[in-house]
Amino acid sequence: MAILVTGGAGYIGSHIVDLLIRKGYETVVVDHLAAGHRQAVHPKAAFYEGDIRSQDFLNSVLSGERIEAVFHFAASSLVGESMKNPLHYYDNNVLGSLNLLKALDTHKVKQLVFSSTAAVYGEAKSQPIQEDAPLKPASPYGETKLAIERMLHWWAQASGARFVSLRYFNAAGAKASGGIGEDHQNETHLIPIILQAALGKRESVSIFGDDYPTKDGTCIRDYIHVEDLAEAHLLALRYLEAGGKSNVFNLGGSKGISVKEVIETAAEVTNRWFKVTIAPRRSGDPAELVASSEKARSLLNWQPKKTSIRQIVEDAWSWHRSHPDGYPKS
Ligand SMILES: NC(=O)c1ccc[n+]([C@@H]2O[C@H](COP(=O)([O-])OP(=O)(O)OC[C@H]3O[C@@H](n4cnc5c(N)ncnc54)[C@H](O)[C@@H]3O)[C@@H](O)[C@H]2O)c1
Ligand SMILES: O=c1ccn([C@@H]2O[C@H](COP(=O)(O)OP(=O)(O)O[C@H]3O[C@H](CO)[C@@H](O)[C@H](O)[C@H]3O)[C@@H](O)[C@H]2O)c(=O)[nH]1
Repeated sequence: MAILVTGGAGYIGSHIVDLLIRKGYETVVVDHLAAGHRQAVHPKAAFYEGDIRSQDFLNSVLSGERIEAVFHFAASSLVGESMKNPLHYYDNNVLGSLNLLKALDTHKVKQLVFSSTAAVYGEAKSQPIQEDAPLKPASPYGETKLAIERMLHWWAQASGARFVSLRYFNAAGAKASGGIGEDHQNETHLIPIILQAALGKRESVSIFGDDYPTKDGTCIRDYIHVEDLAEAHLLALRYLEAGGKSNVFNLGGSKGISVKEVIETAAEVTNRWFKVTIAPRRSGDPAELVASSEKARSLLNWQPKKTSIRQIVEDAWSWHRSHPDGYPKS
């Protein structure tokens, strides 16, 4: 039996595939490569290039492979982009997930781990955020992820399937021993943007707003190392394999770091000068998102190891320095 990973050629998915293979799981990746990279997929994984919005594509993959569980990463995932093009987010995320669930029903696959997000909370009233906090997304991206969580709930109830929804906070870093890392076209994420500026590949870093009601006026986020995220996925799979009921978990390092603090850390780690400017706020950005991950710690026995922002930036820096242009273009 194998594990299906949708979006396994992407940043986070490729780290989970790498871990699954190292743990001896047979792994099948589907990805249409619009945002992912063929070179990011572990050579021991079976790879099928295609779009999860195509029922024929999914049926052909699921007919040929014996799948016991799915990690569902394939999605569009940028808050700012979703504010400008909300319908694309409904199309790719909601329609893609609906299509996937239909195919899983046809092929009687009953365990799924979903990549949800802190963006389902919007502007939370208190921090750190627990899983039972009000769900009020501030962007179409967050809305689509919440819609998928609700769809999973009703799907599981009707079909007898079980799922774990993992609400990640800000994924960052790269596999410490190298080979895979973050390479998004038209990068919008803070840490890679800073490191590209440190490499001289960008003129400057813009801070999107320094007038938020936070300690230094810049947005606060909770950065979580991608290798710790990968461990949490493995634990979620084992939880489902052991008969665990459908559940939702936050995954974060539980430390609030401001945009200015990330920039300062990156300047220390890289020991390079880069220009920083203040720009207007980016629409859809909540002021602060910090996780309470107590539930994942106690029910999944998750123990994130690389929780300092310095270590996260160091691992990201070694990837960016060794791959200044990202994955080789073939
Ligand atoms: N990066 C973060 O900080 C973060 C935080 C919370 C949640 N998430 C979620 O984690 C998941 C992975 O994020 P990421 O940063 O690795 O993004 P990514 O863009 O690097 O990876 C997504 C992958 O899915 C593929 N994909 C997208 N739509 C597809 C489709 N219709 N059919 C087939 N493949 C498709 C892309 O080609 C890409 O390889 C996403 O669901 C995202 O919403 C990410
Ligand atoms: O050039 C930049 C880029 C970002 N930021 C700020 O840095 C913070 C982090 O931004 P970014 O790295 O783009 O991440 P988020 O918008 O917080 O979203 C990420 O984290 C979410 C969970 O919190 C996930 O759901 C999303 O998929 C993922 O992109 C935000 O306050 C941004 O306003 C800047 O100031 N300048």
